[in-house]
Amino acid sequence: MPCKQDSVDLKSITKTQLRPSDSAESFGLLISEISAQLINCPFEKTEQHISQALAALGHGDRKDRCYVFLFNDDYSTMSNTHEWVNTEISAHIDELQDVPRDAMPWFFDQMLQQGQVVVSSLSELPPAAVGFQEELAREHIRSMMAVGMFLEGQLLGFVGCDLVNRQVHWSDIDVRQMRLVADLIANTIARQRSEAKLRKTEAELRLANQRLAQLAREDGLTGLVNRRGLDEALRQELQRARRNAQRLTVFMIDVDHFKSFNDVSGHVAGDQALKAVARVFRQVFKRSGEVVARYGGDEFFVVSPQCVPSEAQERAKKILECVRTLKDTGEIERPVTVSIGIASLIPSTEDDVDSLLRIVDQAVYQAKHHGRDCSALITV
Ligand SMILES: Nc1nc2c(ncn2[C@@H]2O[C@H](COP(=O)(O)OP(=O)(O)OP(=O)(O)O)[C@@H](O)[C@H]2O)c(=O)[nH]1
Repeated sequence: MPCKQDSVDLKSITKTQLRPSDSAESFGLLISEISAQLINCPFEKTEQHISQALAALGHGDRKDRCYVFLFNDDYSTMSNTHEWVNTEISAHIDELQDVPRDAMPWFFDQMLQQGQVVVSSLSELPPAAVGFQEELAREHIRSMMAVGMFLEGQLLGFVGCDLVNRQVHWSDIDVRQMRLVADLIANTIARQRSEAKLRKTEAELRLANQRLAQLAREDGLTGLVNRRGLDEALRQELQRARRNAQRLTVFMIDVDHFKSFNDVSGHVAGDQALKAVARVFRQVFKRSGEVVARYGGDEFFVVSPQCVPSEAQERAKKILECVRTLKDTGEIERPVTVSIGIASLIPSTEDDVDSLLRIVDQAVYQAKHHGRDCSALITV
């Protein structure tokens, strides 16, 4: 392909008239080599294999430059995606990106209408191709051929070659042979595209599944882990604590007199209050491994591995303080308080999720009994 920004020192290249391919037999061998490069090449190596196939075409069929171009979706530009150049021939790939149609109108029209551009001699080009002819001449390209790559009838781009400072009369066989190479490369690109599409769909599905799994564990109102997620977390953390003989601390937090909050302020304001207290819990319990969950209604749980009792009480105090100030910060319309039960234990083989929940429920009951807006700790 001609390039508008380059010129080559071609003194060393002999100006002989060459037939690029010697025989059908040698081309047969060449095609086997190219097919071997392309058929079943792994997705990750497609680009490399197309380049190697062009190199095989260039060497085997004695070209000076072989290339692949792809059109954009509306055929307004084309880009050189792969290029092989012979020794002492300059590469053009970097300059031939997003080449607009109006830079090479005759070439674009010819390719879109005929599916190929075959130039054995510059003198045979029609007057309409004058710009194209000048570019070829400037690059010392005396013969060139570009053959369309079609997929299900749609033109993707083309495979082509240049002869620099030498000329050949392309025969029908030459064009057919180039078409074979174009078909092989087109099929490889199609395979790569459908594999890329498949991988993209797979990645989207994986993400959607992750999101679904996440949603199945998420409380719709507060965004905290829901009861199902809490059950899983409790089971896992209990097992881990038992295995490693480590402490496990569980907080149960219940909003005080929430029924009357709802009755006075309405359900919507009640929802706002639940969201606001959930935000407080999330801010206080954000160590790695801690799970903050809404069990249901106005009941929340926090699973906190390795939190020692004194620390647990400090953190409960912080929760109580922050919830008390929610009205002052304007996050809720009436003051609320919470009661906190804390169960902290190094679990034995007898302890299971139910017994743990019983202990923490007992602790909340104690906090409510002590007048609410306070915490109670049970250690085992
Ligand atoms: N706004 C709102 N209210 C809820 C939601 N889920 C449960 N509730 C209400 O939460 C209230 C819980 O009240 P109770 O369990 O009777 O306890 P309480 O009034 O908080 O009293 P104590 O726990 O004894 O302090 C009930 O009135 C439920 O209708 C919710 O998603 N949004």
